[in-house]
Amino acid sequence: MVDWTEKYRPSSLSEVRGNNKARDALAEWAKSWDDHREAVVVYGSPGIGKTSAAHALASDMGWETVELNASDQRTGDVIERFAGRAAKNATLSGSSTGTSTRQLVILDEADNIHGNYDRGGSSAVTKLVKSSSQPIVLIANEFYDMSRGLRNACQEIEFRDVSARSIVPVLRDICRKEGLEFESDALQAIADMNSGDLRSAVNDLQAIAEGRDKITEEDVIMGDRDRSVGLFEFLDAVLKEESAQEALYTAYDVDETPDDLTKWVEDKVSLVYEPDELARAYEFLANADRWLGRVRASQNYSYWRYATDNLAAGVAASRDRTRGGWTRYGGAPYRSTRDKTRDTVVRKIAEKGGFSMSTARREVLPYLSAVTHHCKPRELTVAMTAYYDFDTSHVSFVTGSGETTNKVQSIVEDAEELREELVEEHAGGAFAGMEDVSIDGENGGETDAATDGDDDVLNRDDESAASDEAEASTDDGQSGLSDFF
Ligand SMILES: Nc1ncnc2c1ncn2[C@@H]1O[C@H](COP(=O)(O)OP(=O)(O)OP(=O)(O)O)[C@@H](O)[C@H]1O
Repeated sequence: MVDWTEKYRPSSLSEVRGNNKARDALAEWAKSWDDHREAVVVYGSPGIGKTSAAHALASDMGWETVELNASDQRTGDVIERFAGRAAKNATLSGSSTGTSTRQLVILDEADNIHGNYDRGGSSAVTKLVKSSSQPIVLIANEFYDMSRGLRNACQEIEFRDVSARSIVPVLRDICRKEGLEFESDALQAIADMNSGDLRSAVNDLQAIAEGRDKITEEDVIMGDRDRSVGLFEFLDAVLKEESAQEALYTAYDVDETPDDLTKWVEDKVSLVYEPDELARAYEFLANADRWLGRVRASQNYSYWRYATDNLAAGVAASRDRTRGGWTRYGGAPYRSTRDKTRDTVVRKIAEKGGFSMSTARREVLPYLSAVTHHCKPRELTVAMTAYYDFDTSHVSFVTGSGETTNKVQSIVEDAEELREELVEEHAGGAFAGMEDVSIDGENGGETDAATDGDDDVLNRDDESAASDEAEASTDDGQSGLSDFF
């Protein structure tokens, strides 16, 4: 299934609809960047084309792009590396100001830099924004959720919700390109239903069009079906049976909040999926979690639909095949104990790797879960357990294996031995250094790595990690998880 929002993402600023003034201001900012050298914040609701506009701008200007998450602590290093590369390119081309050598840095989630482990993150980004040798576009939903220092350091451009009047022609174009007949009222109804959010309008159009040559107003209205679905039926739909699109519809029919649905899917997915599928699914669950975080922070419940997209359609799309049979899903996720365990696990990962809590939770933990699924390979699971000093509940949580099984108990015992061996080996003070070891070529924190179950990231050598400039990997040359083998 090709996602139409990707397929029809604007490739030039002229294709970005409904925000002409903002669009022109952005083009002007880029053209005059050499004169002012300021970063710009592009802010507004989700799904109205902010990120697309930034990419389209780069394409219009002939600039490369690098997209990073502002709340990620390693962002600064990555930007500096890109900046260095750009400067080098400029020297090679004999031009120090040539616009073709620019790299547009797109910093997503600029309004989301907070949390204990991100303390100071905002001032770090502010510093970066002030000193960067490359143009930076910060993307935010809420301008005033950004620190004052950061706001003051940037120019600002507001993107407004896209009016239904501007949404209809986008939908019409897509229908024509897809060879899909339509009633004008159907497109109008979709535009009206999505109040300003062009991305969700395109998503709805694609969902309604599936399996049809023509869409009518009735199809759109009937799309809002009134059917109640039980949780196990929903889990079967997402984890075993239905296409991404159908799973999404089913999710809409369950009488539970996306928060609860995410917990259920997160809790049960490892009972059904193979490691590769699991790695992909966890990435979507991490996205769902991110949207739920935004709902909590902003109380804007319109973000729920993006959580649902991820937890239902995304997780279903992560499957390699459909499955039949009956699965013993067990009871409701034990949130209180599980949450506590998860928090401890995440904290250990964050402390060890020097990540923010959110990076540890969204990116490193899913990756570890995928590579040690059901404690396989065992050696790696022991190494992980030793490295993070996990106990049986932690190992059970990360690997999806039962806490009281002999397997988990013996892994924790072996890990204990491994740690002791290492203490002996490093006797004479070296053990102190182990306290702040980090994973070599810290790819565990990268979304890319998290999806790539085949890549033996934990063993990657420094050189390959360092040469991969598109990744936010940092290597401080210290010992790491691979030392535990
Ligand atoms: N103004 C627009 N013009 C054309 N297409 C748009 C526009 N806004 C959104 N879209 C469609 O929606 C998709 C998502 O848009 P985009 O990611 O740029 O939104 P955003 O405002 O950056 O959202 P978020 O805050 O969630 O990152 C695009 O790929 C495109 O298909």
